[in-house]
Amino acid sequence: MTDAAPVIGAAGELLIVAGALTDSLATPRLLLAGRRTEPAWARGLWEFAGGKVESGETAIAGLHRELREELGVEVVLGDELFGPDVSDVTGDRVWEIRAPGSVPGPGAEPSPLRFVMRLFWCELAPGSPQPEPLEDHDQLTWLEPGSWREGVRWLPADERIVAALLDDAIAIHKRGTC
Ligand SMILES: Nc1nc2c([nH]c(=O)n2[C@H]2C[C@H](O)[C@@H](COP(=O)(O)OP(=O)(O)OP(=O)(O)O)O2)c(=O)[nH]1
Repeated sequence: MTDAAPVIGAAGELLIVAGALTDSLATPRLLLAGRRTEPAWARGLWEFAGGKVESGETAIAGLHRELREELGVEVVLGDELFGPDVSDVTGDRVWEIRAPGSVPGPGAEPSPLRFVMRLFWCELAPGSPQPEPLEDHDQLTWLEPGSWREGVRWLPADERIVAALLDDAIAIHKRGTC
């Protein structure tokens, strides 16, 4: 979160980037989730650390900045978890997290913008500090195997993303043992 303006594409689309921070890109076992402090509709729900890409910034640069600001970490990026939706601006495969005019949760305002997310696997870079809830979260947790989906109450839009991430983690493990 900074004062710079987020990028709103001509199609009225806002891009969010987020990190699926795990203990190991090669054999992911743990998944980091952060508990949001605001806005009111999202308070107490859990999410991937990340945020809005700012004007003049690439998605990757935005992701490194958000993870530094929110968690105080440096990361090595892994693969992107492509979503089933398509960006109206870039044509990238994304995760739609809010359709224009929809409300994400009780008490939330409708937004004329479409919110789409790009999510990347990542692990701590050598020498990085451990994550801390510096901004936007009041608690962090490393979810153990078997508790990625049910271990916390995710933001509504994240539920299908976590399910896909888990499938991907299982596929990564299988590839590693074949
Ligand atoms: N960071 C993040 N945002 C998510 C996730 N799932 C989800 O629906 N969202 C929504 C919540 C917000 O409406 C929006 C992201 O905005 P944000 O508040 O994190 O962005 P930001 O850090 O740049 O902060 P700000 O400019 O709003 O102050 O996307 C997720 O897993 N991570």
